Amino acid sequence: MNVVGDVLGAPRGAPAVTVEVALGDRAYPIHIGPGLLGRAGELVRAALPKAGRAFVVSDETVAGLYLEPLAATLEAAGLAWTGHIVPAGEASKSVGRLEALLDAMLGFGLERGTPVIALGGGVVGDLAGFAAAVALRGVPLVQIPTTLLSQVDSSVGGKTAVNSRHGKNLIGAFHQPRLVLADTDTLDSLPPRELLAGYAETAKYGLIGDAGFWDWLEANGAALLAGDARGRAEAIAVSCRAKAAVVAADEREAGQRALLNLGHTFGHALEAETGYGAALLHGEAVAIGMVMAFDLSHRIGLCPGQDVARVRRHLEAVGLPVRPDPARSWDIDRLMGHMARDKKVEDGRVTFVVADGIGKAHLKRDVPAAAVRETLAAALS
Ligand SMILES: NC(=O)c1ccc[n+]([C@@H]2O[C@H](COP(=O)([O-])OP(=O)(O)OC[C@H]3O[C@@H](n4cnc5c(N)ncnc54)[C@H](O)[C@@H]3O)[C@@H](O)[C@H]2O)c1
Ligand SMILES: O=C(O)C(=O)C[C@@H](O)[C@H](O)[C@H](O)COP(=O)(O)O
Ligand SMILES: [Zn+2]
Repeated sequence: MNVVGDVLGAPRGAPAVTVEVALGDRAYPIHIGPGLLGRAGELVRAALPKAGRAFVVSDETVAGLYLEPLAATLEAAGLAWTGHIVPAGEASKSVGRLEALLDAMLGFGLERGTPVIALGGGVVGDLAGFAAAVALRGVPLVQIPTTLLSQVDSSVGGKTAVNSRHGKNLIGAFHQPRLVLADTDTLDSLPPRELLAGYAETAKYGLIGDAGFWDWLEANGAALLAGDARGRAEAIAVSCRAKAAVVAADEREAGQRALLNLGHTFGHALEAETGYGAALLHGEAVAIGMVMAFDLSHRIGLCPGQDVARVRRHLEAVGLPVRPDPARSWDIDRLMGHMARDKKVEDGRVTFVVADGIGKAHLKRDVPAAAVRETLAAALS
């Protein structure tokens, strides 16, 4: 298991753990730990010594909680700043919001060296990240993730995007941050449902390639969700190490990075059907999608049934949904239609992330459509 001794062994209130994303001259640190928001100004200055100003993007909820402390530390470090606030929620990952954001950035007089600081969850990170990728053909990006999901996943690796009516994240760019600050204290204000959604993406790393981490989550996940700060820092560090290694090896998803998409082909189809809203959060869709991916793997003779049961049991036990809401009406043809627009489609065929068991995920082309339909039908029955 990849669990980090430096978190486990450290005394309470220990300083941040740093995980490096090894991308040569674009390498960057992910600092993880309590109290980091209060050090943001100093750390942004250290990462971007020439910056004199910063453009902060946040959402209404997060800005109400954390914009003031961020502003104070930026000002103390001599950084002038302005803010742009979007409504909370997935609907802000839209071309309309992007246009308004770019307009505000250019109106601010953004220069090539002016960092965009994304303060919030994955929605703010993806939207602000994409704006940073295209404004002036690219300005520096700093991610200050405030949800579990964004601390374990979306703030790392450089995928940025907005949604299109044709599908999820279809308009975007790869644009790596220069610095990630995951202040674990910010998770204390996160609603339990959002914490759980982030737990799904955390559990993903165990299912993909680290059976020991999955075992650890089975033993410690409930405590982590209930508020165990050390457990959270532990899980975030393990997740970031796993993601950093994948991204360093395959930054632009030529191959193995697609493993990070475990459960997403199903999950994105469910999100599209529910209109990218509060009815189904991204992490919830991923939880259901991972159970479906394991079930599919079993149906095509790869994964033992007991591993499928184990995945379903643990995700359900912590409180995540493991099947699409039976109160809604779902249409298998429509779901198959969404899946056909997945970014992993090649020559009209979807490459699926499947698994030989827990911690043994791999990519598979030519999965029979009948098995995919059977998986959907079983989940919807
Ligand atoms: N780029 C990537 O690699 C990547 C990876 C995974 C997910 N994503 C994307 O991330 C998005 C989901 O991100 P998310 O789950 O963080 O959702 P989110 O950004 O919508 O945040 C969830 C909710 O929590 C609120 N919130 C955020 N931080 C808070 C805090 N500390 N205290 C109280 N409330 C807080 C937000 O206002 C929002 O209402 C999806 O669009 C998904 O596609 C991207
Ligand atoms: O970083 C990656 O690579 C991922 O696939 C992480 C996913 O959790 C994330 O939801 C990502 O935005 C999905 O990307 P997409 O290319 O399938 O839109
Ligand atoms: Zn995801």
